Amino acid sequence: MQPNNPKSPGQKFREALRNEKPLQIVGAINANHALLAQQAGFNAIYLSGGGVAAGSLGIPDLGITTLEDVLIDIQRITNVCDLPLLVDVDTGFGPSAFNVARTVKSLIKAGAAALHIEDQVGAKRCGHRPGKEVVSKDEMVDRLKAAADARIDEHFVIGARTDAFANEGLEKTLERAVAYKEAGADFIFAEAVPDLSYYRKFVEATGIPVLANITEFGMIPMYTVEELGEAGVELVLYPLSAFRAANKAAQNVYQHIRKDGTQKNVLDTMQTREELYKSIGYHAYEQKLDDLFKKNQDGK
Ligand SMILES: C[C@](O)(C(=O)O)[C@H](CC(=O)O)C(=O)O
Ligand SMILES: [Mg+2]
Repeated sequence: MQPNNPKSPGQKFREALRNEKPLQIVGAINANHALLAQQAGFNAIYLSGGGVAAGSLGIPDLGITTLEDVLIDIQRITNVCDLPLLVDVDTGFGPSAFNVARTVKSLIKAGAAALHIEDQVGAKRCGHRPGKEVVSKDEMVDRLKAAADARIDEHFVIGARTDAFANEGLEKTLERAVAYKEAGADFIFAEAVPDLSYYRKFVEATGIPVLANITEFGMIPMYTVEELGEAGVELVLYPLSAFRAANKAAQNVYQHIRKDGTQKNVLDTMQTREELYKSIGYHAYEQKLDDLFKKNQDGK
C-alpha cells in the first residue's frame, strides 16, 4: 500500500463493484494492455490463466503454469497500473490447503485485488472444453476455507468458480455455489452456464455477486452487459478479447511483411509511435529525465 494511496487493491475492487453495475472486467495480457484498458475507461482488469499460459508461455490452458509464472505477470501489471486486478489462479497451484494459502498471500503481496479459484481437478481444462472433471464439493470447500483464512488483507476478494454445470447440471451446481458462499467466497463464477435465466438462479440461491464469463468462441452466447445486468449478474468478464484481437492483428502483420516484402500495406492496422508513447507515458518519463539532469547540472 502506498502512503499517499490508502486504499488496498481489494478495497478498490469492492468499490468498483459497488459503483459500476454490472462491473465490466477486461483481460489484460500484459502491462501494456492494462494501461490501454485503463485509458479506455475500465474500472477493473483481469489476468487470465489461459492468457498466462498461451500469451506468456505459448502453452495450452491445462494446468501447466505455476504460481511463479502468474506472479511475474501480476507484478508487471500492478507495477504500472493501479486498477484493481482480478487474477485467475486455476485450482490454486497445489494439492493442499497450504498451497492455496501460499497462493493467496503471494497474490496479495504482488498487488492483486481479487482471485478466482475453481473446483476442477488439478489437471484442469479450459472451462469451455469437453472432458472437465471436478473435485468433490467438500474438497472445494476446503480450498475456499484455506483461501479465506489466508487473507492478509481482509478486503482481498475471493471468487469461487464452479465448473460443475457440465457434469452435474443446474441443481447440484447451485448446491455447490451455496456451500462455496458459506465457506467464504465473496462471489460466484458460474462457469460455462449457457442460459441467461440460470444466472438469476445463482444470484437467488447464494445472495452474493455472480460473475458471467463472456468469453468468445465458447459456450455462452455473447449477452450484452444490459442483458446480464437484468439477469442479476454483477460481474461481466471478457477474459481474452483483446488478446485474441491482438493475436489476429500480429498474425496479419507477419503474413504481410513476409508476403509483400514491406509493412506498408498494414501500417493503418498499427498503433502509431505517438499512440504508444502516450499510453505508456513516454514523454512524462523523458521530461523527468530532463528535469533531473538539469537539476544535477545546476547543482554542480
Ligand atoms: C476465463 C478462463 O478461465 C481464462 O483463463 O481466461 C478461460 C477463458 C477461455 O478459455 O476462453 C475459461 O473460461 O476457462
Ligand atoms: Mg482460466
